[in-house]
Amino acid sequence: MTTIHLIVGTTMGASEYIADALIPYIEESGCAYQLHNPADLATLPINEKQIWFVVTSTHGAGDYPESIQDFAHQLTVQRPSLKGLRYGVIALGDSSYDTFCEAGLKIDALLQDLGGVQTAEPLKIDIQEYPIPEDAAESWIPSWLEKVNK
Ligand SMILES: Cc1cc2nc3c(=O)[nH]c(=O)nc-3n(C[C@H](O)[C@H](O)[C@H](O)COP(=O)(O)O)c2cc1C
Repeated sequence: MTTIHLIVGTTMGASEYIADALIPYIEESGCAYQLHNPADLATLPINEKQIWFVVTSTHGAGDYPESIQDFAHQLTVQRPSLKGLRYGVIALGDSSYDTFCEAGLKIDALLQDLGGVQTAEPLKIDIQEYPIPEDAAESWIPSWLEKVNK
């Protein structure tokens, strides 16, 4: 069975709500899930039965939010080979910033650079457009799950 590892990057909790909202969809699709908040590279398996799914906001000026900073640092320093590992990204942000969704885009580029297989372009959710960002995630996730479960 495929396990989807929900890796949360949040400072104020919104990305965690999004990750929580995805869980019933994952369960219904027949996949297992594990929530990592905060994520630690040492506890994340890397093989073809796993999918890493990052849900992260952006803080500072295009920076990672608190709960994912250590994980991003571990990836950057340890540079594990993610060859064959599938991953997806939901990037939460506010389009009034020049650095809209930059943390999500940064981790997408990093996972790809380490050999990860991108399952879809990152879903960018703008809180200006979606005051309840889970709504955008819940509309998107069924087609993504269908694609990765094929
Ligand atoms: C101090 C601060 C800085 C922010 N910087 C950015 C940014 O650079 N780019 C962006 O897209 N959104 C930025 N945001 C918007 C957050 O990503 C947005 O509020 C998000 O919903 C927070 O999610 P969280 O509760 O999971 O941390 C910023 C928000 C705050 C409070």
